[in-house]
Amino acid sequence: MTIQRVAIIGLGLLGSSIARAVSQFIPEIATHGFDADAAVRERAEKLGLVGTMHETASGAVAEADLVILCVPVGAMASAAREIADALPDGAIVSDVGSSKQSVLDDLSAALPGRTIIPAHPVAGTEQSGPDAGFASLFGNRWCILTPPKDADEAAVAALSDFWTRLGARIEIMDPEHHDLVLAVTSHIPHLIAYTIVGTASDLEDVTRGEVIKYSAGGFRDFTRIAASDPTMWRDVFLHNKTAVLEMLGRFTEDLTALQRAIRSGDGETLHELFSRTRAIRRGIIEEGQDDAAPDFGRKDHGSAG
Ligand SMILES: NC(=O)c1ccc[n+]([C@@H]2O[C@H](COP(=O)([O-])OP(=O)(O)OC[C@H]3O[C@@H](n4cnc5c(N)ncnc54)[C@H](O)[C@@H]3O)[C@@H](O)[C@H]2O)c1
Ligand SMILES: O=C(O)C(=O)C[C@]1(C(=O)O)C=C[C@@H](O)C=C1
Repeated sequence: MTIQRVAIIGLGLLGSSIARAVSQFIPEIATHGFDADAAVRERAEKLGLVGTMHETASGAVAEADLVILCVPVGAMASAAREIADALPDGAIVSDVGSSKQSVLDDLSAALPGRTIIPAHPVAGTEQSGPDAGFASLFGNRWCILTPPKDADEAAVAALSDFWTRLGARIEIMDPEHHDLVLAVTSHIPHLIAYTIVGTASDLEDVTRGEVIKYSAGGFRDFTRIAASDPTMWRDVFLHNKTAVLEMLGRFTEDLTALQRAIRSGDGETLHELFSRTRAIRRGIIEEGQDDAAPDFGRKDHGSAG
């Protein structure tokens, strides 16, 4: 099947990046857009993000062969219900949500009998909104598809082709496995960043000014991550609860072991762990997954500005 018209629901960082990437890399595909926030619709119109802006979600999807829901994971169910009656037969419904099992469950409940293929482009920044997006966001990044077991193979192939043309590398995964992997590689790192920045700002003897003044190194990197969108991340933790709590249990045990090593002066344990983690970082760079790797001229969002 050939995708000719894509409807993008939600025109923030992810939705506006898809819109920009489609017009740059696959201009033959017509773009239709909608956002629940009137101010975002107005801004998207000014930026010329999509070929046609709509005042309703049902208007945006009415002629689409691919619909991509680019809303927080807690809003997937209501966004899906809004398009249910207007969705053309055979249209693929996908999304970009950061957790996948809850999205598959929500979309399947709201859109019974429809072609649902959830997806997660593992690419983003700490920014949000229609001005924050850019066409090269997905270049050389993974896009993980989590189709249901009985998914239409032609639809999976069409969606894979769409993301490949935006520059992404495709991986197919079971949604439960996705949620476990991303809990470790993305969700818990965000939780740690939110915690450490919150802890530092709560310390009575460290003024806010000092936190900013002395945050030149590692802490500065944490402040970038901790500046990420509160609504998006609240929803991720509430919708990937099981995997996050499981991984958080493992993490807490490891943290306690390190605490013990520091207290007892066990330098060998500390050195062994730090050597192992250094090798992992080097492996990531060799794999070409680091921000320094060439990737469609991606904007540098690697450090706090
Ligand atoms: N930010 C990232 O780094 C990143 C990366 C990959 C995936 N994601 C996922 O992408 C999705 C969107 O995130 P974002 O960073 O683009 O957020 P964003 O805040 O920049 O944009 C979300 C947009 O959705 C709109 N919206 C909310 N509910 C809606 C509804 N029912 N109908 C229509 N529009 C609605 C909001 O008005 C907003 O403009 C989330 O599910 C997030 O988990 C984010
Ligand atoms: O680089 C960042 O700022 C991100 O947080 C991007 C990031 C990630 O954790 O890697 C955040 C959430 C997404 O679902 C995918 C990508």
